[in-house]
This record gives sequence, structure tokens and C-alpha cells, in this order.
Amino acid sequence: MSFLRFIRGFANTQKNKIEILKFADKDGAYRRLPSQFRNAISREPNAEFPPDLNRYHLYVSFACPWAHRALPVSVVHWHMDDNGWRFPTKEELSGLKNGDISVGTAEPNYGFERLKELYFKANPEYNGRFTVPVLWDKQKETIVSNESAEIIRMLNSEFNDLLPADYAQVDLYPENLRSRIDEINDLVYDNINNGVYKTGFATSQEVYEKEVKNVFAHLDKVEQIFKTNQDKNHNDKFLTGTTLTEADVRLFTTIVRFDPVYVQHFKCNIGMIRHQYPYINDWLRLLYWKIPAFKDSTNFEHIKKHYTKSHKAINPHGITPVGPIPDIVVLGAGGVGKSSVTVQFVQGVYVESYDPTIEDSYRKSIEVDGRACDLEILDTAGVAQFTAMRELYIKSGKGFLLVYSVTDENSLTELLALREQVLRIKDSENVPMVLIGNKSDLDDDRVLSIDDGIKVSQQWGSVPFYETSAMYKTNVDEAFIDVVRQIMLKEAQISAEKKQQKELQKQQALEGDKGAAVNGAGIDSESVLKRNRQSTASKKSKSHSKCCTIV
Ligand SMILES: Nc1nc2c(ncn2[C@@H]2O[C@H](COP(=O)(O)OP(=O)(O)OP(=O)(O)O)[C@@H](O)[C@H]2O)c(=O)[nH]1
Repeated sequence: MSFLRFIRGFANTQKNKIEILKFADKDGAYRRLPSQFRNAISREPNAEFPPDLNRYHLYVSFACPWAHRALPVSVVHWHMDDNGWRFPTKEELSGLKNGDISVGTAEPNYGFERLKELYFKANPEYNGRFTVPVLWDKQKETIVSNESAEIIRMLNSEFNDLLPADYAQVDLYPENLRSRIDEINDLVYDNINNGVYKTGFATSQEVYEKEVKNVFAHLDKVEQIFKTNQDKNHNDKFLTGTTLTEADVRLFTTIVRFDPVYVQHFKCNIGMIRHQYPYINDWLRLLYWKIPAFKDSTNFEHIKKHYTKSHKAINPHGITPVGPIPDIVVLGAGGVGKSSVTVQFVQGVYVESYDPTIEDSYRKSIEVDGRACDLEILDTAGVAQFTAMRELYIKSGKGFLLVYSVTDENSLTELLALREQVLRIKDSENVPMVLIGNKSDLDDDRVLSIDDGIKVSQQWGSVPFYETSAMYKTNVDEAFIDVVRQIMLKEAQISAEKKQQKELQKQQALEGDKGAAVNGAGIDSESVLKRNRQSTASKKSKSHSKCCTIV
């Protein structure tokens, strides 16, 4: 490509400038433009793009649900600005360990800084959007396709002759299921995959309301598909039955982003997957936890940051929300029983099977000391991959359940660092907290005694300690109620202190006015605060107020 052609192409695109961050048309509706590169890799003789090892390169974003359908090879940075997707800068990449792609990867073929440079290399006159995925032909130096639905099909079938048999036999678009897959894809594409965008990018109330209702009407339909399948046969967990297909892949990329992003960022907030759609939620967890490719290609950090920090029209200050704001945060190593304890407290059932948590929030209304409390409880992930989110939860949480398992010594050791983290983030030694030694029913496997727990509780300044069994619901309610009481007490103290400070200021102002200094015999703020605490505590114990708003 000559420099002149490049300049001409660039000038052309400036003339018909596409505003990358402006989405809706004049009538307030968002219309997705068709992808422009629509060639195909094909095993047919004399195909323009024959399958070949090492000839093609795939550019994707962890954030983009369209790129997420295909296998990542080069990953752009999560941030998109007026010039579209970019690759991470040298500074962003420096200091990262080999194989760490948390900020994306450098552009390996030309050292480009921007994805759009690939588009102009393929066609200097290109005037469309610069989207991912991009399937690049290194030999012809052009884009084969930037249409995710077509790329996924090419990858599914056209390289089979070159792949080891166990990979080649994976077929996401099997002949006997094609019509059902196409039918589901039609329903999901326009109404769910693209439906969330049409909702989020709408610029009129009327269009927004129409689109958001449409998204949820179709989630209801998908929920029904799963339910009907499983009513027929318990093992029919996928959209078309017992087989994982392309239809599942295409739905997954939207559903995994739904609760963390689309609910608030695209205002798809009629409901959440985890609360309103039990069948879809089970399917999501099955894919994420049991089929490594789904988890390995999902990066929640890229997903959350991309949307919230790239769409200026929707979120001008680029603030990434923390929420939902939990009151009680359940922390601890993987597999100690955090979910089991939480579900036992909230729903009164015991979860037998181990299904590692991504992050689940629960609501429960209880009465503590005659006061009604609405609790938001966050069951966090013990798995290291999600610990980056922990800081955020700790910041917003009011009380903490620190859980270890009496069958696992390391899980107690891990809590020491977790408690330090809580105190550091809260910048206080006075944080509502309980220590829980779970699985107390497993006498034969126990490696930690009650005394081990008591010792740690004493080292922590007599933090209340409970040995629990989620299985038998032993001490579960007691532990939660204890932390709620501590939260209530702390809130009462804080509001009393505030009130007292105000009174002090008033009094000082008054005395200042009088011009009289009260030396020594006057008010000692510490003793006043102490007195006040005592009186608040005694008032509180008499109080039978019907509502304590913890949220
Ligand atoms: N015997 C017994 N087993 C338990 C108890 N609590 C949890 N389990 C089992 O321990 C396993 C892990 O429990 P989870 O509640 O999923 O553990 P978690 O801490 O939430 O795990 P992550 O999601 O990985 O952080 C499951 O198989 C549970 O059935 C208990 O009190 N007694």
C-alpha cells in the first residue's frame, strides 16, 4: 500500500467521518451496520482463502461480545476512545509477566497502535466501523472477515483437516441440529445479543422502553426453552438439548455480561439473570465452570471497564459502578463453604454439589432485636481469579463473615491476610466481623480444633467466633445475626458521634459568641462521646423501632 493511497483513504474516512462513539440514529434507535469484510476461509479447491496453519490471525477484545464468540489470539485493550479500539501501550505492557494479557497484547504483525490501522491496510478507502473480531490473512495482508457469526463457522469446520482428531471432532454446528440452531440464533441475535445494545444506545424514552421490554420478553422465551428441555430430559442442559452448540456460544457472550454490565449500563434492569432466570443461570454456571474455554475467554475486568469507560454518551465521567452494595460480605478461601453457609441462611437449604462462585448476591429480610432489617449479602469467590474485585466489595461492605473450613489448615491461614486487607481498606480496627469455622460436622476430616479458632479470635481482639455446619444449619443464623447486631451498634455509635459533634460545635460557637473561654472545667469531647455512647446503647436496647434501614 502506498503512503498516498493511505492518506487518500484516511482523508475519505475523515470526510464521511463515522462517529465511533455516537450510536443512535435521529429517531433515537440504534441500528447495527452490517460488517463489510465477508470473505470466507474454505476447504473448497481453489478457494481464495484456503485453510493453513499460521497463515491467519484473529484480533479480538475480551470486552466485546461479538469478538468473544471466537478464539482469542491478539487482544486489544479494553478502552475504546474516539479513534476506536487500541492495543496496549509500551508503558501498559512493561513490567507484566510473560503470558499476562490483563491489559491486552501488543499488535504482533505490524506493531500497530490502533485496530483501525489494520482496516486501512486492508482497504485504504474503508469507511465503516472498526470492529472486532478481525480475521486477518498474513499472506495476502488483508481482512478475510470481520463478521463474528461467519468466523465462528469457519473455525468450526474449515481447519478440521489440519487439526488433531479430538479437536476436529468438536462440531458446534452439527448437521442434525442446524435448523434448530438457526431458529434459536434468529431469536437470540436480534432480541438479546443486539437487543441489549438497542436498549442501551436508545436516545428516546419510547424506543428504550420498547427495546428493554423486548429483551426481557425474549429472555423469558429462552428460559422456557431450557425448562422445556429439562422437563423432557434432566440432562438436556443446552439450548438444543444434550449437545453444546454454536447457539450456546452466541447466547453465552451476552448472558455472562448481563448482570455485571447490561443491567445498569444499558438500563436492562427489569430483572437480573441470577434472580429471575434460574434455568439460564444454571446453564451459565455450567458453561463457565465446567467448560474451560468459556472461563478462559471471559475477563470481567475488561468487560466492566470497557463499557463503563468507553461509552461517553451513556456514562460521561467513566465511573465504573461498584454495586450492588452489599451490607454483609462473606469472605474466605475456595471451597470452605461460603456459598453453602449463605444459601443456608438465606434460603434454608443445603447445597450439596460444589459449584465455585463467580459472585452472588442475596437479599433477606430478618428481624433482629425487634427491628426489621433488609440485608444484601454478597457471597464472594474464593478463587484467585476474582480477587481483584475484592477491594471494591470490602470498601462498600458494612460487616464481614470470615470463613475457614475446620478440615483445611490453609484456609485459616488465608484468613489472616484477608482480615488485614479488610482493616487496611476500612482504615479501622473496629469493623463488624465474625470468624466462622465451617464444616464442623466432618469430625473424621477435622484438622483444626475449636481451640485453634478461639486462639485466632483472641488474637483478633475477641472477634466473635462460631463453629458452623452449613450441612446441619448449626450456628449459621447465629453468626449472621451477630454481624447484623454489630453493624447496628456501629451505625448507632456513628450517628451518636455525629450528633454529639454538632452539639459541641454549636456550644463552642455559643461560647465564642459570649467571648468566654471555658478552661478545664468545660467540655471534654472524649468523655462526652463516651457518655453519649452509653446513653445511645441504653436507648437502643429499649428501642422497638420497626425499621432499621441498613441498606
Ligand atoms: N460436610 C459439609 N460439607 C460442606 C459444608 N459446607 C459446605 N460443604 C461442601 O463443601 C463444598 C464447597 O462448598 P461451597 O459453599 O461451594 O464453598 P465456597 O466457599 O462457596 O467455594 P467458592 O465458591 O469456590 O469460593 C460443597 O461440596 C459443599 O457441599 C458443611 O458445613 N459440611
